[in-house]
Amino acid sequence: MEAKVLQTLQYPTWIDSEKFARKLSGSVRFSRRMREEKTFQVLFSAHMRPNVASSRRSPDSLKVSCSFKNFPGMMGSGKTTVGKILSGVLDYSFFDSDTLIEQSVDGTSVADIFKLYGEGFFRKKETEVLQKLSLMHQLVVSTGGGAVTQPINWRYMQKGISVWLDVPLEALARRIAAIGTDSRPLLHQSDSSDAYTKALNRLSTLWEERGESYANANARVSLENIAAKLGHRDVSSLTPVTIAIEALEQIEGFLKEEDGMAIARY
Ligand SMILES: Nc1ncnc2c1ncn2[C@@H]1O[C@H](COP(=O)(O)OP(=O)(O)OP(=O)(O)O)[C@@H](O)[C@H]1O
Ligand SMILES: O=C(O)C1=C[C@@H](O)[C@@H](O)[C@H](O)C1
Repeated sequence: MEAKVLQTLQYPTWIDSEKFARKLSGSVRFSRRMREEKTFQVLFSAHMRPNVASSRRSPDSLKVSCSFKNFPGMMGSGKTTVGKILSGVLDYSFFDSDTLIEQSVDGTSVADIFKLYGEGFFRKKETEVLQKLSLMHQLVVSTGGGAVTQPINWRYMQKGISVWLDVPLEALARRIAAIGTDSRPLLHQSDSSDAYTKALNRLSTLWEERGESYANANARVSLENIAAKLGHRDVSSLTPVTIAIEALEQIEGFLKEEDGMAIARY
């Protein structure tokens, strides 16, 4: 399994794959129920519905090696980065809902869709894309940062397991200041402050509007909690692999809780 995990992982160049390999030794077991009923939706978003017909897996469980014992996202929180790692580990497909929206509008970029047709049009396309994804199997989806704001999207996201990648706004602002806001129209702002302050102000406003919506997710991966558990002073030293491992653990915790509740109902 470990060899397979490593083979299938597409690491960004800055991920230390050897370190990840060393950490892989325990196991996270996903139940039959999850395999059969759950699409794995994530706000960073894992949208995974294991394919029951798959001949590559044992019929009873999907095992993911993962031994890290210690341990819905905003723009720049790492949904794509972490989601790709998870899809590699699970051997699922990965989709980015923003990319699918761009494809559905003849390759028009998100920024241009906002400019040409407005946010309402973009949100309609986003819902259509999530609806289609919710019918698919074995996939991890990185949803757009604002997908959580539309109640109808939850109907589709709840077909699977949603995982909120919770990153402090200051860390998001640092990342966004480094990479720019060209592709993030809701962060465009024309005041004279520096890139970090601009990003932080805008993110804070968005957070006030939608922070509560992320809490609808089934599981939460908090970078602050991981850093505290690992004794790191701040979240910037956490690698995407560490975060992906925590995501698997949180997903496992959610599934165990669900199974416990199902048993209690009998
Ligand atoms: N754990 C991390 N530590 C430092 N930088 C990270 C981490 N995870 C992702 N990044 C960087 O942050 C930026 C945003 O990451 P990514 O595109 O994965 O986020 P996203 O949530 O999908 O963003 P968006 O919703 O805006 O498309 C990228 O430059 C990525 O390399
Ligand atoms: O937070 C948001 O509302 C957005 C996030 C991006 O992923 C894109 O979906 C778009 O830029 C809007």
